[in-house]
Amino acid sequence: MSKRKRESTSDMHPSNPYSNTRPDFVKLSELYPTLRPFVTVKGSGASARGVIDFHDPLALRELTYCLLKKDFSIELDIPLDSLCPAVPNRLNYICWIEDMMKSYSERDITGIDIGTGASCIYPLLGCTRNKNWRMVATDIDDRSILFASENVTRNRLQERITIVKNTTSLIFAEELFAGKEQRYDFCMCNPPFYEDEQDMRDSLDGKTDGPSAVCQGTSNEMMTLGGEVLFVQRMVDESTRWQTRIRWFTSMLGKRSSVDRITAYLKAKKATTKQISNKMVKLAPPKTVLSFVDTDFTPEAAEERTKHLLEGLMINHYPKKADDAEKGDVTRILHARASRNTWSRAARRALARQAKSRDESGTAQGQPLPDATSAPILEFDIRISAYYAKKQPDAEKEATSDTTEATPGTSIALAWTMGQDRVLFESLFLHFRDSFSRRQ
Ligand SMILES: C[S@@+](CC[C@H](N)C(=O)[O-])C[C@H]1O[C@@H](n2cnc3c(N)ncnc32)[C@H](O)[C@@H]1O
Repeated sequence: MSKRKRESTSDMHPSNPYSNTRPDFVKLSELYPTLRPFVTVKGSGASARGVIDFHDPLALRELTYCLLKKDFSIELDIPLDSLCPAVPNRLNYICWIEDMMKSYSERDITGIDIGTGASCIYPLLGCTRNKNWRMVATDIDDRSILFASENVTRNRLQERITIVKNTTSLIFAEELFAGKEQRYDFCMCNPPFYEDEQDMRDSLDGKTDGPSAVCQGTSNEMMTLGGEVLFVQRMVDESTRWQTRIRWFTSMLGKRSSVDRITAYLKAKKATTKQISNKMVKLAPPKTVLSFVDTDFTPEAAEERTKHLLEGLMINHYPKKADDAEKGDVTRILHARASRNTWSRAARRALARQAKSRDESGTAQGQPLPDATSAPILEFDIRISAYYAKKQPDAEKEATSDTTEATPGTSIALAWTMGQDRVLFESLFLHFRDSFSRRQ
């Protein structure tokens, strides 16, 4: 769950190109004369900087057009009274989704954008940045559907982006799943924010320094019955039906209070909740890759050790090909499927009891062992790669030498690819990491 807000650059995803640098409006207007009328230079000499009036919808739209053109070669056309997407903010959400998709990057990725708007901003950014992505984008609004379709064609992405008008009262229209085999890796959504005009006025009035940018948008874009909370709750309710068809359900949220309400709702529904700690991470999806380094193992020995541990936990595993981005770094990848929790203390005690009674009676007792055909509760990749850890120089050497020694070792990363329960994945990781070095 990510939280939509006026983001300061420090709230941004580290790979968002706008995270450290704000666009230079003067330079941008030199490149694109259409922006010039909206840029005023304030100050002089070294402190001179270009400013734009964010309350002017024409200026905002032109800025969006220019940033998309310069940084992504995307050409956009949207009506002046429609929601104008702030590029750094929309890119942030795409960066988080890209993180979540890293585990599957060796194959084609398919996502859904619920409520794509006239701009179709998420599919355009997602598919431009990721050549292996395809997206299906929905909306309920005729004009948005028309503009979104034209924006897709304008950018020659019609082979990879499909626009679907949602004519149902559902959020996930059945049409999205018409093909029996149709599966999606993720869905994303920037829901209409407000319950009604009063809610919108209250929200804008509540900002002590006034809204930072003009809040342009048609009533469809800005308002929905029950506001963003009910919209996302409906997504949660409908998600149970499509849980085998969509791997990751995600949504943006505008108000801090909405994040708390949705988290409580998910907890009540016993869905996976994403508890995230510090300021920046608070806005991020959970980390899906956990790793450690072992300096005693070569990658080959680490692979053997991994297989041995997985077999001890009765977790099925298969070799997997590294994708282009990983080749060169990752030596080997195993894909693992756990059909039940065999690593908790209680489970290990039960297994030990079973093994003992098997030894004593010569027959198996208790719970049957999981087989490869049981539905998995957890799937993950294990990526094993060579790693050169810097050795701590001892104090005496440090004083006399400035050479740092590198110790060869192996990095072992577990990437969560499927499952409902994050705690289960984390507990497996901790058990695996600790057993790895215990040499049992
Ligand atoms: C806040 S706007 C987001 C537009 C765009 N994704 C963006 O981020 O700039 C919400 C969009 O959701 C659409 N919408 C509202 N209810 C919907 C539904 N049930 N299914 C699909 N889209 C819906 C609205 O028409 C609007 O375009």
